[in-house]
Amino acid sequence: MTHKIAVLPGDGIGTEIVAEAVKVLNVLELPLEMETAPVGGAAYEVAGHPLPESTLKLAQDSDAILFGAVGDWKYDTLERRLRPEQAILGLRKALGLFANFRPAICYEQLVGASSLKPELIAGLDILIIRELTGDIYFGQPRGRRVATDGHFPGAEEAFDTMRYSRPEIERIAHVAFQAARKRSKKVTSVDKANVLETFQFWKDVVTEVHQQYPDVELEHMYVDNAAMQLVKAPKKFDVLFTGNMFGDILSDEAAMLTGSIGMLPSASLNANGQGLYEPSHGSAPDIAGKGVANPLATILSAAMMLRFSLNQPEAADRIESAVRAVLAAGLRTPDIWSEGTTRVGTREMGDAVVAAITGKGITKS
Ligand SMILES: NC(=O)c1ccc[n+]([C@@H]2O[C@H](COP(=O)([O-])OP(=O)(O)OC[C@H]3O[C@@H](n4cnc5c(N)ncnc54)[C@H](O)[C@@H]3O)[C@@H](O)[C@H]2O)c1
Ligand SMILES: CC(C)[C@H](C(=O)O)[C@@H](O)C(=O)O
Ligand SMILES: [Mg+2]
Repeated sequence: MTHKIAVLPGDGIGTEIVAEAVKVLNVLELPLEMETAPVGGAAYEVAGHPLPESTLKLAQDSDAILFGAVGDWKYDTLERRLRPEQAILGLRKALGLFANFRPAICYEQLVGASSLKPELIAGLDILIIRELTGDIYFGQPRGRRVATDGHFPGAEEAFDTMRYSRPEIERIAHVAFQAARKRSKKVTSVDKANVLETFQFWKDVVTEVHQQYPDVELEHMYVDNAAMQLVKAPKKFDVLFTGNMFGDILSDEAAMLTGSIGMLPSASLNANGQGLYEPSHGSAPDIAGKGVANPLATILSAAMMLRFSLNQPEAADRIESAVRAVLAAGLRTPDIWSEGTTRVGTREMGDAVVAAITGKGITKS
């Protein structure tokens, strides 16, 4: 059966890193039909909207979506609905991609690339599960107005709404407990129940759902403490599960435990197993076009796509083994480079993964 993949490279380094992931997928010679469409700022330029109807339809009609990144500072003054970031938010919402998996794994060879002490991160393998379609990201109402109360009545103010419904919390809690069953059966639910009603409710509902998973250990932790514990003793976590905004922040923090944000892949799934696969990082305008971005998070996201949406676990294993092999061979993009290793660019890194898959040998240039 041929699988249809929507390839949405987006902006900045998005095009560079997705090209490498596509190269890696092509070499596997699987029955994949890949179709590319513009998204983000690139789509705004050609179609006047960051998520044109045709791109959304392609995504909806595909078995999986391979996404690069969107955004550029030059669009920051556009009205919000036209900003590139609305494309990824719109896709998550339209496709119901509520379950976001961000595995933070510290590959043995990159222990020295992290800003943390090697002993804190050696062997690290944690899974962040982030709720992706609720919370303050999507809560209504939001906007700007003149305050009628508060500290400065009559002053201009802006507001967003943090909200979660019971079913939204229940379904992501099930995802977290079920994921934990396949790992070390430990979930840390991260909240801010000491201050926010939304997250007291989160904690209450998670505790209720937990009754159905007596074999899984549940711990609750406040988000400020979790941010601290992630750098103090990250290996104490196994499945770290939280809401949309806390998950956004904590996953970037966790990325540095792996050596670089360029190493953190992600999968965003809906209730039908359809998924969007993207690196956890953004379009990195500061390095875009220079050929130095690390493509491994995107290549590893393609492996997650093969495993989660396309039922091709062996092909996923081949990609992940190839990534380990190129790291073992000492190849490093600048973000993970350290003394004694070989600095390569985006394309050379992709070529090396391809070479490791085909068994042609990894060449250092
Ligand atoms: N899902 C997405 O599309 C997504 C995610 C995050 C940010 N963004 C957008 O990206 C733009 C830039 O945001 P930002 O700078 O805050 O975050 P960013 O993740 O793009 O970059 C943060 C830092 O990490 C570096 N970096 C990121 N990915 C890298 C890689 N693969 N290899 C090497 N270095 C890498 C960048 O050079 C930069 O110094 C903004 O418009 C933001 O909204 C998009
Ligand atoms: C670009 C932005 C909307 C997005 C988010 O905040 O979810 C990004 O930071 C991410 O982590 O995927
Ligand atoms: Mg983010």
